[in-house]
Amino acid sequence: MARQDEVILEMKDVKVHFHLDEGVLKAVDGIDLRIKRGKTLGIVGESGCGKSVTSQALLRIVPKPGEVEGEIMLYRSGKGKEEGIDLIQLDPRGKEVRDIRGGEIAMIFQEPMKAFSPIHTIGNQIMEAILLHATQDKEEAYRLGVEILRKVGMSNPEQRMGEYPHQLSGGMRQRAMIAMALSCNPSILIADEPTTALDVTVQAQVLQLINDLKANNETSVIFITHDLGVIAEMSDDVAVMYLGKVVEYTDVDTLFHGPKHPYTRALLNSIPAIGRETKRLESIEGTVPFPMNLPKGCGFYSRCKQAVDGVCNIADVPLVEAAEGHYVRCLLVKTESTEPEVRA
Ligand SMILES: Nc1ncnc2c1ncn2[C@@H]1O[C@H](COP(=O)(O)OP(=O)(O)OP(=O)(O)O)[C@@H](O)[C@H]1O
Repeated sequence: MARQDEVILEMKDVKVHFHLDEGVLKAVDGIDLRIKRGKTLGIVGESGCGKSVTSQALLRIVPKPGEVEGEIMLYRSGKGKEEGIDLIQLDPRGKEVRDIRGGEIAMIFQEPMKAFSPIHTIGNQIMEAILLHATQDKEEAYRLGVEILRKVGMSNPEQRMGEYPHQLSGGMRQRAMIAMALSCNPSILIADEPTTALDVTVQAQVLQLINDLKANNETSVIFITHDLGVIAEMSDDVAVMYLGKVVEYTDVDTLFHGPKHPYTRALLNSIPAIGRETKRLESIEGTVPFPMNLPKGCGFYSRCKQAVDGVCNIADVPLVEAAEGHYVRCLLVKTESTEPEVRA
């Protein structure tokens, strides 16, 4: 992880807890992440590990009874770190958050129909976003709308402006949603499983489109997926999540070639890799525990083949910089600078 990279968003010890009748559900339980200008942070993990709730926290759209704690610092372009604002301190329904959401930070979802209203044309919806964030002038908004549809590779953009979401194919709808997200030139784009519902060819086109936009506009991308292949293709840095916590965080090459956390290693062993010596694929035994009333210690303890009784299940495990820019949450991992607390 290059130290000179400009950090534009930083999450510090962010927690999202849902206070339910049955107890406290710790969907996100103290994560620290950094988003760099023009780079993609991939967030990967099994279903239920808190990926989507993390992005909801960033946009301040966590539904009730969720409560968000910690710090989410947004650093405005060209300004020093000191001039950042903490999104958690803002009123989630206030003007400032609404301006940031869909303006500086935009989101694309797995299912584009969620992002569009079925009763308004694509053009009206894109123009509405532009009028809200970029210009007051309707003609200008129309022109920008057509331009952005062209940019995301829509054929006949003028015609598309007058069409309704259901008239577009799945891939075109995805492009239209990306166009809407990009219409205000966001500095951060959150993509939550944006291609899962698409067939492979269209999936490749949409991923390429996101990469082109990132390269051309210096947009930072937070790419959320459970698919390690997509992570490898899209990310500069990767955060591996397990049970509401980041368990490993480093650059993509280090993650794939020198993973340290037993969970990351198990995830990598469970996918077929082209060019890797064929060895038996292993699935991770057991299931992710439900994030409520959890026992003390490492969240992966119950499924970890290396776990040591009396060590890993005693106290909560901190995220430690095991090597420069390589953060791991495991007591059995040796750090380069200090002696390990325990050897595996
Ligand atoms: N509105 C809510 N109320 C209560 N619990 C919730 C709510 N939203 C999410 N959760 C819980 O928070 C945990 C994390 O959910 P989240 O959707 O972030 O997981 P995920 O990693 O994105 O999973 P997937 O890959 O299946 O989308 C889960 O246990 C989920 O049941």
